[in-house]
Amino acid sequence: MSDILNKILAVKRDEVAAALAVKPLATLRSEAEAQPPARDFVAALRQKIDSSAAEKIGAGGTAGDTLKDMAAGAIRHIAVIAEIKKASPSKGVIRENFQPAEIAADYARHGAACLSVLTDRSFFQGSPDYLRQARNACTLPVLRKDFLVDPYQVYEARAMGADAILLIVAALSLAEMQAMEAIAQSLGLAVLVECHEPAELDIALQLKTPLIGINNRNLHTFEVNLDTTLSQHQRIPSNRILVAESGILAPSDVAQLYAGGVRAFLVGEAFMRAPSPGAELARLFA
Ligand SMILES: O=P(O)(O)OC[C@@H](O)[C@@H](O)c1c[nH]c2ccccc12
Repeated sequence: MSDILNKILAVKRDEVAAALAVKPLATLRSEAEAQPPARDFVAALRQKIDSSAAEKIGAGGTAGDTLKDMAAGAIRHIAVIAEIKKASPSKGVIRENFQPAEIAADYARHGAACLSVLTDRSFFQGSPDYLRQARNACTLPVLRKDFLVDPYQVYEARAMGADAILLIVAALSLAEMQAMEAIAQSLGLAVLVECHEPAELDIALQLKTPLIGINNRNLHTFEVNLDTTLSQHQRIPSNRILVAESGILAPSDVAQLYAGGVRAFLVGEAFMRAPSPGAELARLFA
């Protein structure tokens, strides 16, 4: 099988070279630094995971509301990062009627903790404009979902309004990730570091970020297996947040991962194929 990840990374390097020729790093950096402050991605996740009856009352809810919520099963210690993705290299076009602002508002109404928006054009039919539209339509923190190969793209992420970036261990050296993490930190961006196999997790844990993603999809072959998360999750220290990524399609998948201790989930395709992505979020995590 041709290695899709390497193909994508080669295109990304070309994109960075082309972008640099149009906009020098210093200009981009000023744009990034001129943005209003980022929304707190990590806090948004923690708030959902830690939500409890007591905290809810403390936050201004009433005991009656809280009991009602509990009875309805609405108080669960789960944080969902809801993805906005038109297409993928493995599935082709996933959603024809693609309105990022509407989808973002729908996700927010149905309790998403954060958003993830694909900004890659060549393989996922994404766009920085989609990220801006989604973020303007709600108050949720937004992850720029793309393949970062160069510090330039970290500034680019903040300049387009992103609140978090993804660093993929399979795509970068530890030194590269540490450099990009430091820039992200200086800009107020959260970092989700994504790994797939145990050796990659060892590397991911050397970063400072609390957000450790385990991708159930192998980016070299596209094979998906939820055991990828379940078999590694006990290796994540309790001060980190494990995010289970990809291939979560049915309530039984959520139940299995939740029973295994997973509290944060990144879901795209299952939501994108539904008429109301937000309603599907509520259904999948009910
Ligand atoms: O659509 P899914 O199977 O629910 O997966 C979402 C997300 O995990 C997936 O889009 C993803 C995970 N890591 C990535 C890296 C790049 C692009 C996309 C991804």
